[in-house]
Amino acid sequence: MLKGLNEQQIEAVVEQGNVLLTACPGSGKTRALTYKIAYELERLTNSKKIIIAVTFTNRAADEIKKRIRNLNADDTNLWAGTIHSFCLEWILRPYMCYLDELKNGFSISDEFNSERLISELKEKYGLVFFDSVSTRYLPNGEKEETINRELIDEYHEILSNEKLVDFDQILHYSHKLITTYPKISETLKNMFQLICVDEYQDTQLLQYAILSQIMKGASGSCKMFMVGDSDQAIYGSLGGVAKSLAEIEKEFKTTFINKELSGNYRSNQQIIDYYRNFQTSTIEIKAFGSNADESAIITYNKTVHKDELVEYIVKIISDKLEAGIPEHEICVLAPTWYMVIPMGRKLKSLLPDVKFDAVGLSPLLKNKENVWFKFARLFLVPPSPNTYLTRKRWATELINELKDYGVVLFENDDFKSKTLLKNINSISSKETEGLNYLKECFLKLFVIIEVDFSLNEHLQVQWDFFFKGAEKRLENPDFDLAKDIESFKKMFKHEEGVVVNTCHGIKGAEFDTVIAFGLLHGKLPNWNESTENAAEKLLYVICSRAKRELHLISETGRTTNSGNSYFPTRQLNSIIYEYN
Ligand SMILES: Nc1ncnc2c1ncn2[C@@H]1O[C@H](COP(=O)(O)OP(=O)(O)OP(=O)(O)O)[C@@H](O)[C@H]1O
Repeated sequence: MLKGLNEQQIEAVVEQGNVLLTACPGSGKTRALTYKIAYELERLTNSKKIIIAVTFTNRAADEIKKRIRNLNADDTNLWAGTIHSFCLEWILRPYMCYLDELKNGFSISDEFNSERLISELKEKYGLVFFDSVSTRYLPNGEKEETINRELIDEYHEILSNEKLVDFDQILHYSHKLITTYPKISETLKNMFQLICVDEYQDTQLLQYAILSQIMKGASGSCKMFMVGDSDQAIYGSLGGVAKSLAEIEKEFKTTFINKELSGNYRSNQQIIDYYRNFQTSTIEIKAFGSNADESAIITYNKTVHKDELVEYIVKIISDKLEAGIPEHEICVLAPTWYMVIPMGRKLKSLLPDVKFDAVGLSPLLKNKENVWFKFARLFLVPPSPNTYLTRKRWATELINELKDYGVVLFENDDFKSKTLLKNINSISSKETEGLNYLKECFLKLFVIIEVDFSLNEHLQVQWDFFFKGAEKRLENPDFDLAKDIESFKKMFKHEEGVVVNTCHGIKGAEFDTVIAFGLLHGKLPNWNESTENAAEKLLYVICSRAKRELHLISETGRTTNSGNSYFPTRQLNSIIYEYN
């Protein structure tokens, strides 16, 4: 099984103590983490033990599950997801009855709703859009210091009145539960064989506290396997902290073995030497891959006007495709989603024959934490041999979640998920508008399964939020979203093609060619970014995604709301380099 690893990776994987694996970009940290999971899954002697993989995005969790299956490992005992999903699934939902704030049902306030609320409150309290307010909590249960405490208190009051819990509160209440009731940590520690954390450098204080609280449970022998690179810490403004080995040992009150990997399998040496200009440490990086000695193409354009930017990028993409580079090996990225979304739309219209995997605004917010979203995806993704396993997994997740709400489906049926899918597949609706279609399908399903969900507080609270939230989103004139059922269905079709995303969205990924635009001070880094070396770290992450080609762009013509021009990011502009 360990055939695809080098000596250093094997050493890290077979180590039976707690491991902190730190290494440069492209050195195979994620590969080592994936093999570690497969290795431990194979060695499990107790079928009740679970291996946890905490990833930064849902996309990364899906990728890990896919790679585990490619290694022919049985993933039945693997749970992979973000730290928020972890807290919801393992702490909040099973133990919500212990907290007054949650026991009468709650729904998750998604980013869209929370951002809207915060910006309304900023206006009310006379703050401007780039004033940063923190909604985070500290491990001691207090709210984090912020510029306007009254605003945050009112924000929390609104959430509470609407029975909503935001992402920071998911962490806060989880921490509260496991510190108030040590039995919970005991149970979890006993249940978990191993907890893996990818990209640990972006972990928040409260997240470390939750994981360490679980590890402090007296019984059980759960181990930690954390991988990351402090040079790639790009969530400082969102509270991410790259703790040192000593700090981690202090936090977890146990020893960790520090393992390192050297070399880079991804980029050629010229790309590496270029991005080391932004490195905040001094570690040497040697190219190990088959492309190590190839020459790179690195360009920097700071004269192209924003109105000519799309044509400029179209030309680079077309040239690469003509040279035989596959679509999915090309990536276009920018610092923020509001720069990336219009770019994706324009590229699609100018290159109609090219496939794109572009972030866009979907008609329904992908709020994976809402139970009705989970029903929606089962109705919107049609059954087929290709989707069978995924839909079956979704159905199992739903059945387990409903059990947490006191709704037990198909009590004496051994094939619960199959039965649920059969019922869902049997339902049809003539409604052409997405939301009406879903409402009708949900109601028909609950008639078939003979459950009156209106009597269940949890399901009812989440229903109200799901439909109210979706209506608000669809009615927002700025978004201009299509309401028809086909557009709803499209949001689940994963297109493989040229990737168009933000620099945060492509963390951990790699491409032959990376085209990065919007490299302007105020956008990269953002005006309100206060973390040290934020620009360097973002540039480091962006440039280290490329295997062979890098095109950097600080376009002209962009202005702030008050009409001032944006200028190239200083840390990039000041590099003296002989660009192609
Ligand atoms: N032992 C190895 N032999 C050959 N290729 C490898 C090996 N380890 C990793 N790779 C390849 O190197 C590339 C980078 O690996 P991976 O994504 O795991 O690196 P990483 O350290 O997690 O990078 P980053 O920090 O930039 O996300 C991948 O294409 C991976 O398949």
